Amino acid sequence: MHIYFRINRVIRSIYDVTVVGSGNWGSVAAKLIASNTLKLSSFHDEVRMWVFEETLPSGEKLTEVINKTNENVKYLPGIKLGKNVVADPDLENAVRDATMLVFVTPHQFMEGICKRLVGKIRSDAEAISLIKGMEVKRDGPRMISSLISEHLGINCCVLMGANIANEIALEQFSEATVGYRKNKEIADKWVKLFHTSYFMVSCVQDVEGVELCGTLKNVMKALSKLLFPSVKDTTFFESCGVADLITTCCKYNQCIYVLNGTNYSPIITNKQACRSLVGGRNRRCAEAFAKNGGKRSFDELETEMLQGQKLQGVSTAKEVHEVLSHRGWLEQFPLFSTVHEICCGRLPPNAIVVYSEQTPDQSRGGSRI
Ligand SMILES: NC(=O)C1=CN([C@@H]2O[C@H](COP(=O)(O)OP(=O)(O)OC[C@H]3O[C@@H](n4cnc5c(N)ncnc54)[C@H](O)[C@@H]3O)[C@@H](O)[C@H]2O)C=CC1
Ligand SMILES: O=C(CO)COP(=O)(O)O
Repeated sequence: MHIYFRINRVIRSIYDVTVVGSGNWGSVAAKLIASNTLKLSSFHDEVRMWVFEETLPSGEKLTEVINKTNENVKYLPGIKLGKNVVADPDLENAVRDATMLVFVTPHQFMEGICKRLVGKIRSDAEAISLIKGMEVKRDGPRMISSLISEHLGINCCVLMGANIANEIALEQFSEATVGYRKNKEIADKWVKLFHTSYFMVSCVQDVEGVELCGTLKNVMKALSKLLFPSVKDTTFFESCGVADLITTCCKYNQCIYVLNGTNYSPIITNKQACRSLVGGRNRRCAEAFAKNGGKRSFDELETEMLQGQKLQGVSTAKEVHEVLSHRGWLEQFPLFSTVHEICCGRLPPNAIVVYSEQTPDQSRGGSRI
């Protein structure tokens, strides 16, 4: 029976989708995809979702509860994922038949995951990364899409944009950009898999540009282009660019921004959403950090405020700092250096408005205070 289905799928080119990751965004991605696989004949209905298994305070396994209730009670409570989402705690089993692999875990776990997957996936599989972050190696930065491609020998697109998982879960309007390397047909397939009436997806031929926009929160076009000269200027005007920057920094995201002279003013479009949502996790934790004058560390705030969800901003600031330091570029990018120094408690939060035009060494000297 299994062989019949497998042959049938190959003959009719029906794609099998597995989502590797089941946090806040991972669970919402599975929900989005599952609503589409039911409608589109080119995809197998079932969407497998790999769950990093954990035991809940009730003593039950998270995977069992997801499969029983159709909800990720820890990372996305109150939202039904769709009955065709199947949670699987066995990584190898989850990816075995997949022809489309969606990677969406915190970036610090990806190297370990990739190593476990070597030789365990189909050679014709295509991948996409929804992950923000980079790895730093001695010879420089490595984006997560490259990590996936290099370890697994498969093509990897990326998807980043103006989106906050909790808002997409409530089917509030959001958007994203798919970045692809060469094959537009594959990018179109990813667009089809993610696009819904409330989640608008488009694609551009610029993997590094899209991924750096998501990772660096778009603020450093100059650094992106220094690292990868192929990055296109136009990518910064896609959803992964300026729109994601606004979304990431904004407390209330259900707003339309109107250009008023040279300023953008927000018009709140959904008051109900605004009462229940307070923007992204990095923004929320950064606000708490600043309000405490930097006295409570990001690690402490992450544990207390996010209950298992992970911040990517603090480790990305450290990774960017390592790259800048290794390449001798610290002086060119004082904003990034200052952000890192604040995150590690070596400068107070208000240093962001004082020191961002000078190097950390100058700023420790206090010349501009
Ligand atoms: N949440 C959001 O709104 C958005 C998130 N992203 C990005 O998506 C990526 C994934 O984030 P989320 O799904 O929100 O995750 P999350 O931060 O909500 O959840 C943490 C996840 O890590 C898993 N985990 C913990 N220890 C692990 C280990 N040792 N090995 C493997 N997994 C482990 C947990 O089981 C959980 O699934 C991040 O790079 C994030 O920046 C991108 C856009 C929006
Ligand atoms: O990436 C985001 C918006 O695109 C928001 O991420 P966080 O919730 O992790 O801050």
